[in-house]
Amino acid sequence: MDITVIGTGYVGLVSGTCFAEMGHDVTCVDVDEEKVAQLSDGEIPIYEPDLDRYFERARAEDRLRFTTDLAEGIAGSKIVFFALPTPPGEDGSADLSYVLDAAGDVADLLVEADDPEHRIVVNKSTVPVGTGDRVEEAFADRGLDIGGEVDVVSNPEFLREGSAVDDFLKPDRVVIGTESDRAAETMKRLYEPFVRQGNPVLVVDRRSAEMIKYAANSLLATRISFMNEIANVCERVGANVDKVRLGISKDHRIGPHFLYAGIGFGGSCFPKDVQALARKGREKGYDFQILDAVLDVNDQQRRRLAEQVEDYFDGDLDGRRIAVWGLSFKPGTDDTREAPSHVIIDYLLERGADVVGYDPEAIETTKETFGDQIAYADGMYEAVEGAESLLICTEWHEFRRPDLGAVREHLENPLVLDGRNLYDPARMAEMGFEYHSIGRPSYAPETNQEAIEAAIVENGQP
Ligand SMILES: NC(=O)C1=CN([C@@H]2O[C@H](COP(=O)(O)OP(=O)(O)OC[C@H]3O[C@@H](n4cnc5c(N)ncnc54)[C@H](O)[C@@H]3O)[C@@H](O)[C@H]2O)C=CC1
Ligand SMILES: O=C(O)[C@H]1O[C@H](OP(=O)(O)OP(=O)(O)OC[C@H]2O[C@@H](n3ccc(=O)[nH]c3=O)[C@H](O)[C@@H]2O)[C@H](O)[C@@H](O)[C@@H]1O
Repeated sequence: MDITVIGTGYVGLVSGTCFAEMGHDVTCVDVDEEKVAQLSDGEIPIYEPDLDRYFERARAEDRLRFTTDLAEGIAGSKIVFFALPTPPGEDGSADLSYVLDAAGDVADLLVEADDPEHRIVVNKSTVPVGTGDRVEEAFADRGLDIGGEVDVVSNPEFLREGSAVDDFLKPDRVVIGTESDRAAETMKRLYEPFVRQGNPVLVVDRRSAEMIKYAANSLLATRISFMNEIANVCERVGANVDKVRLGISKDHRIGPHFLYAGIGFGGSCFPKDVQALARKGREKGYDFQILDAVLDVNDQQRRRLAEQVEDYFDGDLDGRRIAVWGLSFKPGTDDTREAPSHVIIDYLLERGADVVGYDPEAIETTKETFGDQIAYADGMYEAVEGAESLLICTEWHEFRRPDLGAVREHLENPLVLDGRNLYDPARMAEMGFEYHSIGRPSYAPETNQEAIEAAIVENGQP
């Protein structure tokens, strides 16, 4: 089948590549000329594990092409996907201009082409309920026959960055929102190879499909904020949130996922989608109180490490060198949109700290935000050299088992604030660190130099 994907970001590029992997002819359209030139040259502009393998194969077999020309992109295409940005507008509601403008442009081209072929226009962007109706209007207003020439379908995407390819190839479920049997059949055929293990393809009405996406993201974000509050109470009552998590996760009604306390959720989606759903509720006269709290808790949690380090130094961060490990909003991606690390860095810079950041993949994307306002280290140990504190913001694998003996020696002051609960607090204290994590007890650091050295020599790791 000939498929067009408009927008080649995290969702568009992964979707296009995976459809090509399943044997379809895919053309990806983007307005960003530099990106299209890069992709046409075989270069992937984002870091996403496994994407290169499928991308290279699809290109070698000429099933994946890139263009900035929308007319060329949609010519002969049976299905046109929108994978366009829907960023938050001033008031928190989703900015639909990218999607609606593209719908108008595609509709104009279809009118011009005057081709009787039936097309399916599929919205993969996360959009508020009712957006599908507005997209449909763009086609109907130009005289196109809805149901005859064009069907507008909602097909929300649930992939996670860092495991996007795997999530796309093996989705828990596929949601198709349409009232058209013909469109539903084509969409089911398209997704058949992705659900061989029996995961469901759910066909629902378009509005429900749009709502499913917001409900899923908002519930996941709620779990995270809830666990962060549990962690904050654990600290005050002397309980350990990691043990609490294990204890509740064994209840099959709760399950083990999305219960990790930390420094709040980031990324391009949870913050914006929770906000957009709360906003939509208000617009319809409904005050979605839980979601307001989810966002408030998250704002507070994302500032936490910065406030802690400020308290430690009695409010004086001026000129202090602070190391930050982990700049992306989660491991496995170079994406720094809404990353907790960036909220923390902003806070530290405002108070005059000298920040040095390290991340295995997200240095370049961080430079786009902070430029030379902070220093960038080539390695994790270089980052801590001479620093008065280490803040851990992302749980990349390489941070899980570092040589803590080396960290201890490099740090000028042994303060480690761990936003991802990577190490054993008791062992860290034994190694002479002043170590604080999220929702777990802290121990006074061992001050006996001999004991510290013995602990370091013993294993170098907690
Ligand atoms: N990033 C993620 O993990 C997920 C994102 N989503 C949703 O998917 C949508 C896209 O998200 P991302 O891929 O992260 O966005 P992105 O910002 O990474 O990519 C969007 C792309 O669209 C291009 N673009 C903008 N206007 C265009 C136009 N008129 N014609 C062609 N291309 C145009 C941009 O140049 C960019 O390459 C959003 O609604 C998001 O909420 C859904 C699931 C997962
Ligand atoms: O709509 C989207 O864009 C996507 O948003 C999330 O995916 P993503 O943001 O890529 O990554 P997640 O793994 O969900 O992590 C989001 C944030 O929550 C944090 N998190 C996650 C899980 C957890 O237990 N605790 C926690 O703090 C992560 O550190 C990260 O900052 C959803 O998981 C996807 O299903 C959805 O498609």
